[in-house]
Amino acid sequence: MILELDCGNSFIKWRVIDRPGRAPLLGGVVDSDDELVAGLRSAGLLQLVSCRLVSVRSDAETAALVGRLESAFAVSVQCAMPMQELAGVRNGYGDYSRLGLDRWLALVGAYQLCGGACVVLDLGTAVTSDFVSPDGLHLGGFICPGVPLMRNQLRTHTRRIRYDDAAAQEAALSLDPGSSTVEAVERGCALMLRGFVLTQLEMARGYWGADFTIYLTGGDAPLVREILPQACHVSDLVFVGLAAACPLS
Ligand SMILES: Nc1ncnc2c1ncn2[C@@H]1O[C@H](COP(=O)(O)OP(=O)(O)O)[C@@H](O)[C@H]1O
Ligand SMILES: CC(C)(COP(=O)(O)O)[C@@H](O)C(=O)NCCC(=O)O
Ligand SMILES: [K+]
Repeated sequence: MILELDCGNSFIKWRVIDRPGRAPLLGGVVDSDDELVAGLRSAGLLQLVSCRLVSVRSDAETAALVGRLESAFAVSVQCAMPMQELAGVRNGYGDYSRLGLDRWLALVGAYQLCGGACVVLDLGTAVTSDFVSPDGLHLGGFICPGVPLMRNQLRTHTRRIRYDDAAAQEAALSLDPGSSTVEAVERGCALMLRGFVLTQLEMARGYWGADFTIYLTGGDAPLVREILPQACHVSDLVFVGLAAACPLS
């Protein structure tokens, strides 16, 4: 069995496959190394033959997690590394090593799936977009705060924006102008996200007309699914790229 991990800034996404290309046998989302190891132990994952991971965490945090996995499961862990080119895609950053590895693997995965021009929208802690041309050139992308970050910055840096999660959920049911603080903030952040996403769509149309695919991924992808009905929602897009970056020998 093969353990795959995507370590984002908020959560670690994990899954277990028995062979490359097969549907996952198990998977989950956890928010700490401890929870991950406990979850894997309780799932009875004792015969792991290999493990591959991608992390956008610090080198020290990533090394600590690798050490824990290697000692807990007697498995060697392969980590995705920055690359200038992979699976027909060329990294578009001036310094390729600075491009977030989750973004890189998601856009490589997207290009593998569609073999043509694409835009990848990853809605996690940060919201990112990346553009890949029909011949596999990464044109670059954008990074902005995800909705929880936007909301929490307002809560933290103002004195009178205070409300609880239950009120937030209710406020998000409409996008009419807010008539309370919670509605004004929740709907304002939702509209910022929509505006960003629709701008990406316009940009892609400017490059390629109608000839491109939009991929949506990340924990908050459902927030924009309705305004992007044509998008392909691939929650494991990073894992598609991870398989290319870390082939099993
Ligand atoms: N079951 C879930 N577990 C964790 N986060 C979730 C879940 N469902 C939706 N989310 C949302 O997903 C976001 C995190 O997305 P994710 O892609 O895991 O981020 P990152 O890669 O930055 O860790 C959170 O902001 C949260 O709003
Ligand atoms: C942009 C990101 C913070 C997104 O992280 P995530 O929301 O997936 O946790 C991450 O890809 C990152 O740290 N990138 C390095 C900077 C860059 O891509 O230019
Ligand atoms: K992201």
